[in-house]
Amino acid sequence: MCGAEVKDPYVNLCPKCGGLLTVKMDLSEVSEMNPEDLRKTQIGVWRYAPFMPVDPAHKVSIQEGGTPLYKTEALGAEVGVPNAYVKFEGLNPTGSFKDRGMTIGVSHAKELGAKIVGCASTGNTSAALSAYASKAGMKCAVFLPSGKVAMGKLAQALFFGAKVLSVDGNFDDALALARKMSEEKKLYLLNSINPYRPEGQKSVLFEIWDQLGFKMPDRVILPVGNAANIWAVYKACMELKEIGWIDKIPKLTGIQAAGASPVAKAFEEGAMDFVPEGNPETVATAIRIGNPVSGKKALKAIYDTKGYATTVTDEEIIKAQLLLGRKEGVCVEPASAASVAGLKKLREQGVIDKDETVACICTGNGLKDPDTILANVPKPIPCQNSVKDVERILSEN
Ligand SMILES: Cc1ncc(COP(=O)(O)O)c(C=O)c1O
Ligand SMILES: N[C@@H](CCOP(=O)(O)O)C(=O)O
Repeated sequence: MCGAEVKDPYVNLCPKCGGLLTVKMDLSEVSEMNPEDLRKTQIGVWRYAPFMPVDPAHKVSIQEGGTPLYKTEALGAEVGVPNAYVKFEGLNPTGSFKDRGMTIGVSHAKELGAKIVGCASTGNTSAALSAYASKAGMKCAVFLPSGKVAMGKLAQALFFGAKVLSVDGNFDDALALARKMSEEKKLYLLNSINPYRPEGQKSVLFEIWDQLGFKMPDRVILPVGNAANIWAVYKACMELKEIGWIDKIPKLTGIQAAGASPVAKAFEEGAMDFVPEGNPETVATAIRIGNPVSGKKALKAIYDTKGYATTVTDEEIIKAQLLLGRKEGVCVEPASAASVAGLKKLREQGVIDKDETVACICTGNGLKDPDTILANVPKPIPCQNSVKDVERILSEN
């Protein structure tokens, strides 16, 4: 963040320092308001419009945000953190937090008069962009790593009518291709490298604070892949602090899968930047990312808030996913379960205190990846068409 100003909307990196761009919000108007004033509008991303850099006149919305913040008592008892909450982002219109970024990103694209939008994706970003592009009447191209996208997410992009390009390579390769197209101005890129996307994603933190009665939790835990979401949450905290609405900043805690963990490794080494990983691998396909675009910003968010970063294994992820299902009736995708796996691990290690109030952001819906669920639950039980056979089955453990 060297302070240079960039006007060309197709430029996503600073021509002066090469860093990612950030939207500098003018918060003078909102600083005249009270938090209660926000509640005159329905909960959701657009409740926080004064913190968003888009004129609501250009709004492209499918009623994103306003997701539940569950007090997860059974889960909390299991992991030894009684004040554990789950913010269930799987209940967004396309089933993930990406809708928060896309309502702002696509509204901005509309403001600019963009005709073709595009993104690279591990699945959720493409599902969200395809839906919002369809709502906005824009052409959409999504670049997906061939054979590496969960079935539900692939179905969504195809269903919403995007041009789905199956790219030979991993997510990082697909993103490089999408960026090339954007640099040549052949499409308007809506990956989180576009600074308008994290602006919408700030809203998840505003909602947590709002749902806790305008109070901040001690800690927010979230899975980290391309790393923009943790940055967005950090930016939201900083903006609330800037206008004097909060004093306390939650400790931002990023969880990565052990097989795709450049940010967590950098944190363990106390480094300010990360080393990209060539062959990321994890069951949590959404965070199978070796060269996170916002990795450096994520590290800043973690260090500045006295937060933490760690890794969890695929086994821990699947266990946490099942725990949420069996204790709380919440079905999240593997990447989202990483936050709960991280809560459990960090409590066991004593990094998280039992008295902390912790909000785990569970970023996406489990139904997006039914294959992983079916691989980890028992098979249906064959049953004869008789009461006796049902009784036999129910009497078994
Ligand atoms: C379900 C899910 N969780 C977590 C992430 C990680 O978010 P970020 O890339 O902003 O770190 C993603 C996508 O990257 C995702 O799709
Ligand atoms: N998990 C993401 C990866 C793309 O990240 P983004 O931050 O550029 O949206 C996805 O769902 O595709």
